[in-house]
Amino acid sequence: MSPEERRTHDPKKAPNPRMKSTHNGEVRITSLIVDELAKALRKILKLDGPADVLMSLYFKNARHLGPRERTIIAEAIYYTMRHLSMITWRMAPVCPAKAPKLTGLLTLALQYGIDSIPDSTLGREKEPLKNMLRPKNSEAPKEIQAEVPKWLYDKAVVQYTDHKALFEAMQQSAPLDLRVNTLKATPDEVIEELTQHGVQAEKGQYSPECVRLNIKPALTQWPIYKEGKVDVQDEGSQLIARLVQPKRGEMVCDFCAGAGGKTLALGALMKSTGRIYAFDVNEKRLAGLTPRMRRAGLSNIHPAVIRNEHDLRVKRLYGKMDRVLVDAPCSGTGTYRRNPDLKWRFGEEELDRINEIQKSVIRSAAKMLKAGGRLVYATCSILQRENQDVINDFLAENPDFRLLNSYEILGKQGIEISPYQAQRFGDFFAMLPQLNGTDGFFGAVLEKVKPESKRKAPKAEEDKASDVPAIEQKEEGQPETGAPAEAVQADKPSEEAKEEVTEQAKA
Ligand SMILES: C[S@@+](CC[C@H](N)C(=O)[O-])C[C@H]1O[C@@H](n2cnc3c(N)ncnc32)[C@H](O)[C@@H]1O
Repeated sequence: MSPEERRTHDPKKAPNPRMKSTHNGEVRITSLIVDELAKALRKILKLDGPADVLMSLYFKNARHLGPRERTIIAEAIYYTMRHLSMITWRMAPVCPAKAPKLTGLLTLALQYGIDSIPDSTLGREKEPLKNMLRPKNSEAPKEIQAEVPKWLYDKAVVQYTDHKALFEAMQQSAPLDLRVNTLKATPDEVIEELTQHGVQAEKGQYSPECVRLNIKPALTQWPIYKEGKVDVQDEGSQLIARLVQPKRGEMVCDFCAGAGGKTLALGALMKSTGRIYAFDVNEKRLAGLTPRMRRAGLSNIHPAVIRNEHDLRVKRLYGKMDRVLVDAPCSGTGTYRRNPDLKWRFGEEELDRINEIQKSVIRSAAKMLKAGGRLVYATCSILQRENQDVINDFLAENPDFRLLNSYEILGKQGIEISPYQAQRFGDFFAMLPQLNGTDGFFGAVLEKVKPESKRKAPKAEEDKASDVPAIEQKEEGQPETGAPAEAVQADKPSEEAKEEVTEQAKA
């Protein structure tokens, strides 16, 4: 760990598991590390709760561990989750959940080599472990190499010609993306402040508000965070707010606001004017929004818990909104870089259930729009079924809506995405880890056609009048840019725990 990283990392807390490995292969694995890793895996491999929550709980009760041990254990846990298919294949017929110590040893041997583990620690496991390490990864079936469940593998292979690159990108850890709150700071000021603390940061490639870090400092302890100058949000997620493109003084509804990642971005784009209704069915999750909006200095957000998409609060607002964002509950398949355990915790049966919710939520949310208003449907799923299929069904049922070109909308704000994506995904917005280095996000921008303008060419008038600042003040006459994609978002497994996982992913 460099002096800079040490300065930004709080060793009393659970180590940030996504930080870059700093061991350069020179790791000495002690029996304490192996035993403690086994203890943590015994709980986490049950897959009955989000790995990061279970890991934090474990570290809270492991005060005897020093920062070095904590970091090695945290990295090993994340490695296990990212490579659980391959680990299971190597251990067969032994099941990892039933043999956490062996799983821990195999993980550490895969990470650092078997020679980093002393014989005294390996004990009787040495020979079985050597046998497990013998096969090459390339000998494993393709879906094992892909490190996704079989149901997802089958769907992704059909949907993506570049599925190999997609699977590889989904196995990597993600960088830390910050969204700069432009009411309080500029990206340049944030980068300067981070640099002064020895943290390397650079501007994002697409979002004008994005600053990207390749290490994960304990940011929440920093003034820059406490003062509301930044919040944590994947660059792809930041662009969803740009698709909504709210203007000052408008009436906006963030229908599935969760803890408000996108609500805050919308509030800042509106310069804290107008009114944003932040709805969600999950009271606990929505409660997270209030401190965040205070920190951000936003006074235009009104959080409200709803019972479901047919709640009276929703019905009262029918026909009143200029913009509605449906950041739908989804499978979270676009966020596996950040939540690798989610892939083993979300099953195909959940997809059916969530898909019904997605269709019902968009139907109800659409009724809140004024004529001429804009509906953005978004997910962090890579699956067509949760994305394009939902929109195509909706458009078939609702001829008074038309699909706008996402890339043109972004282009008019100075946000250029490769024309290749427009060719590939048409009007749909898609960000993918293998193409864009972001999580997988999907977006569709729909306009509720004014009665007299039905069937006219889809020229988005409000784009011209928008108050949303374009990159470097570019507003009109932007170069033609990108186009949509195939990515998707996910959410709402039945139990709270599954929801938590997806929520973290999307935020
Ligand atoms: C993907 S998350 C939202 C993430 C959030 N927009 C953000 O950017 O941080 C989806 C949210 O939809 C909520 N949800 C699920 N069913 C819903 C419904 N019927 N109506 C409104 N919200 C719902 C979930 O509780 C969850 O918070």
